[in-house]
Amino acid sequence: MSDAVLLNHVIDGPEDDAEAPVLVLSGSLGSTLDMWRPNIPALAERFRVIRLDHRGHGGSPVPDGPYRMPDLAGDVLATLDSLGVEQFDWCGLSMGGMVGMHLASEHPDRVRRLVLCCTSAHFPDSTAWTDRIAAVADGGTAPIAATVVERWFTPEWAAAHPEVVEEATSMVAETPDAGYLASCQAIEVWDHRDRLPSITAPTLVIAGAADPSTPVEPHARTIAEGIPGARLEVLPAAHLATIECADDASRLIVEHLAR
Ligand SMILES: O=C(O)CCC(=O)CC(=O)O
Repeated sequence: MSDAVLLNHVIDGPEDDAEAPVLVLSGSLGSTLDMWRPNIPALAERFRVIRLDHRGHGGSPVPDGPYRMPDLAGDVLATLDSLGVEQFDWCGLSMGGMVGMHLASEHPDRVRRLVLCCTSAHFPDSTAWTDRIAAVADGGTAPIAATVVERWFTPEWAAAHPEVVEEATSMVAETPDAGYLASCQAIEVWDHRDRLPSITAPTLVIAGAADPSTPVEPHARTIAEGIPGARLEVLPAAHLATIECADDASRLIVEHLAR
């Protein structure tokens, strides 16, 4: 495990966690904390929302890789400790969901409730990651950005929202090459299937019916069946379901966390 770094973050909603519970938002590989912008109005009404850039992403430091999921989780805890936050709800998408699963199983005293969006406990085809790592080592994130974003939104939604697609493509292309590559190495070896039964935080799993990156079968189903009492909701979206179905995703998140 490498040393923890303090993460770039933005806080929305009430300033004081005595006024509202803390909800931490954590995004996908190649994203920044801006990916949560469509959800902030609904979430910040009820929660003190802390959104983070993971190491190697956005405005956070880029330590040398390879990274492992416990490294990313250690950064989160160090950052929340520096803010005086002890307990929190977690909503993470894809890589952010993986960090959330790790936190919930290994630090159950810190995580109150969990929302896991479009994520996976394990990718059976590690060659896809080996190939992506080789492509980024070769040419950086810019040449792969458009192909990555094709998996983020359904074609119909993308055609109707070209400005979102353009912004998302820039977000991936501007992710530091070394940070993206080292994060792929964390996902390449990620296998949390055996730890799912130990998660005690009440969990909502949100999946995209048209997600080519983490399809419902087997990814969301494995998580929902592995975590005791977890509930699965499927939205008509691709990988970034929290953007494509922002209103429904925000509603599901609020309903689950407010229970
Ligand atoms: O989105 C993530 O955090 C990991 C899965 C992934 O890389 C999605 C994709 O680019 O296909």
